[in-house]
Amino acid sequence: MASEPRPSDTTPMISVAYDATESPSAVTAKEALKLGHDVTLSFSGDALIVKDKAIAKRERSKFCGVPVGAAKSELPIPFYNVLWAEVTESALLIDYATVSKSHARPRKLKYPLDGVTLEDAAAWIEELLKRAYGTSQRRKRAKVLVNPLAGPGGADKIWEHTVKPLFEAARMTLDVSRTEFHGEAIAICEKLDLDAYDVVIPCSGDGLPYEVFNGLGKRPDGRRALRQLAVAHIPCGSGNGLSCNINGTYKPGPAALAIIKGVRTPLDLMSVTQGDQRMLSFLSQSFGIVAECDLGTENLRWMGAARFDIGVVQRIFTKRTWPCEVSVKTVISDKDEIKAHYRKETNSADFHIRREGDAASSSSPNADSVSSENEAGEGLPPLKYGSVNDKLPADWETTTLDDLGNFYCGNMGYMAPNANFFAAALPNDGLMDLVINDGTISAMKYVDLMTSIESGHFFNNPLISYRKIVAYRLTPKQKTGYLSIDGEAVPFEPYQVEIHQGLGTVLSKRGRYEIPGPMGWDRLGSGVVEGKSNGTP
Ligand SMILES: Nc1ncnc2c1ncn2[C@@H]1O[C@H](COP(=O)(O)OP(=O)(O)OP(=O)(O)O)[C@@H](O)[C@H]1O
Repeated sequence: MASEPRPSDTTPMISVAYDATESPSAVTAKEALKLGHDVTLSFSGDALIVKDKAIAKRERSKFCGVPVGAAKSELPIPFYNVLWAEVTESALLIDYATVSKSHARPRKLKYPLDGVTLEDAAAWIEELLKRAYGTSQRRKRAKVLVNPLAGPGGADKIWEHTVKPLFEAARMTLDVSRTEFHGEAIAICEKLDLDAYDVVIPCSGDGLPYEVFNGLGKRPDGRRALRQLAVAHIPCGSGNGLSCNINGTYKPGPAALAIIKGVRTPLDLMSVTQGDQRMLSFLSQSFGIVAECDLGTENLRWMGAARFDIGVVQRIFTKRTWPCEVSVKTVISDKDEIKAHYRKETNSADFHIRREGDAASSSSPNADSVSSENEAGEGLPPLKYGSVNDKLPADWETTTLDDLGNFYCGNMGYMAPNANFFAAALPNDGLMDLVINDGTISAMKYVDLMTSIESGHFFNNPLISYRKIVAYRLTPKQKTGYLSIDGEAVPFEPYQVEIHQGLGTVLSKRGRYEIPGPMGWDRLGSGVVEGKSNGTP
């Protein structure tokens, strides 16, 4: 009787052979390997099927450590979870991840290559890797930046125990720096050898990605740097907006897998001018209740993401308002038209596979600001509307808002887990999403409004105005307060923002944001659709 194959590093007795009825090349074409009597590796749908009782038993579902359900004879491994495959020491080695909503852990299969030629094994591996990676680059070369002080702490451990093992299993090249002071990531990215890396990966909150974009943008070849080097994100902070949007998760393990399989995606970036400074913003700018809750709750940092919710409730009941003057260049102000824009962009044939260089294919009204190949190699694009120190363009609409509660401009949907403030945000439509609400609404209605963010009804709530814009200027009327750019505090002074379509590049899970869109966007007539999931990552 044949011995039962056991796929461990220490099992030398496994023989690998093709089905006797097939020639090796025919089997290769059918993408199936029969290994000894009891093991077959084949492709089916979107998974690698490992027919091997020992492995299926090892990976059986467990509840409190006790196996549940009937024992299975095969293990399906989604191609998305396959990290690498190679022949090493005359054995076929497959690295994959076991994945749940909150975890991803590396695993290995190893079968001796007895009876299979190296050529046949290589062809089969190539087919597996093609299915596992699709258009995503294999073996990405990464500059990793770990902020040991991010969020509630723990970035070092997350990197060492959760992320690094997955990246190593995917055979990525890793160059790791631990940031030691505020602003260090800017300096690192200013000097980075662009040709030595494919991606910069901050293990942090949203503060380090902000520094990465700004470091790349400060270079004399800023445009090329922002185009060539993708930015990814391992969530280690308390907000982790970037990871929620591009990885679809705020959990480090699944985020690492999203990066391994991530595709280059052009990202709109915003120029913010204030005083004589110009900086890049990738996420949002806020003034009013959100800025106060983000920056005025540093004392509650130990609470993680909950500090934001506590801050909101505290401020709603004090009925504070933040008077200011705003001047805006609006492109779309009607919510139904915004849904139609979202629908058009989302349904465009290439939406799911939009890649680097494709931003210009967008039908955006602001498409003329796309950075072109000719411009690559130069510094940041010129400011189309001047800076905060220039005269306001004549076609901007200026309003005084004495009772403002919240002025929030975003480039991505999620600002934090469960906080999809900008439901209609798109990665490269060349437009910013602007949300404004009054601060004098009743506390009950305010609580209702803020809780509607999580339920997905925020966009449709008549208490907020939601616009697609290309530029604005905000001038606070009070002397002190908080202004937040991507969650970082900036001086409480007038500032001006404009968007640059597709100036940056990120690695995203599917070439799009992992957000559900404004409720009802996928229905003709664009009415409110009750009970639809908000798709919280
Ligand atoms: N070793 C360090 N000591 C002090 N500051 C640091 C260090 N490393 C990075 N920083 C700074 O920490 C700031 C915040 O970074 P990051 O976004 O990673 O965490 P966070 O702000 O705590 O995240 P969140 O706001 O989501 O909780 C950045 O401005 C960065 O410059």
